[in-house]
Amino acid sequence: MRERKVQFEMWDSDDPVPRVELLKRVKGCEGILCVLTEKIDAQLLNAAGPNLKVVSTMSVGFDHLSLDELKKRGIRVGYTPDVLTDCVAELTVALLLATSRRLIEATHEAKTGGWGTWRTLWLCGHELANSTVGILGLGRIGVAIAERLKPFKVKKFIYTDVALRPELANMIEAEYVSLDELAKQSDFLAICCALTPETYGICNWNLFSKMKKNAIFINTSRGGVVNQEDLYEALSTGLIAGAGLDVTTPEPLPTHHPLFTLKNCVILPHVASASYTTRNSMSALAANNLLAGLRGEPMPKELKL
Ligand SMILES: O=CC(=O)O
Repeated sequence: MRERKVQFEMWDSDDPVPRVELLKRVKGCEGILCVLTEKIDAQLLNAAGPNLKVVSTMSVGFDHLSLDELKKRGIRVGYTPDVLTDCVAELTVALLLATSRRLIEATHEAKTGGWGTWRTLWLCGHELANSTVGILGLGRIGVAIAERLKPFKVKKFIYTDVALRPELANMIEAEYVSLDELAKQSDFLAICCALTPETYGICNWNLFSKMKKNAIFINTSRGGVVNQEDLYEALSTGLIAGAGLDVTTPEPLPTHHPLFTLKNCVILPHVASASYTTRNSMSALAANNLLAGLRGEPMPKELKL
């Protein structure tokens, strides 16, 4: 194989490249490797110009990419599914338990003098044993979450999606239900769907008002699937018991945001895939996608446009 050298320019910082800077620097590039903070839209693609052949995102989510614009220009897209599934599922379980067993409140009480004598109902939460767990958007990550939750003696898994997912559902013996039934039956509801025009704001008052009072809502997908005003209302009025969010709108969520005032809302700064192993695998896969795209070869993980 003939060796070809790739010239690249790297934004050598953990902070996102400022938009104006990015627009300047992409000019004439054949490939772009980005993360989810970079909006790859018509403006950016125009700034890059006609040489651009491939965009490789170091993420499983691709709502920051204008797929129509990419497709129109014949630009190929790589992303990083699979390599982060275990890590995201693990964090989702951790967040679910932290929320349902009120761990953040409990450590705060212990540290700040709230810990008096042993009290019968103090800091009681909700347990997974005998519960029904609902999954909104059953993909690889939803299955991995259910596999990890099963040993906690969950009674039943249910899911909803735009279509039946028999192969994945069989792996975890999950039953397909409507969105209404998902809301009504779930003791724990894990949101695992991609953010698309169809799922934007799908977790709204209509959904929360059908949920159980003891329900725990967990979102590790994208903040845009949740109507945060409605979630605040549901949590602050006791319509549902708690929420654990790894993703919000916007990110970062301003520290004065009302959701931060609620004890029954645990908010993490979008860290579901943040393990050293997973981030290394994601960057290697993103780089290999990019190189394959530049060579005109099949990418290890290419998004079908
Ligand atoms: O949110 C993280 C990702 O999409 O990889």
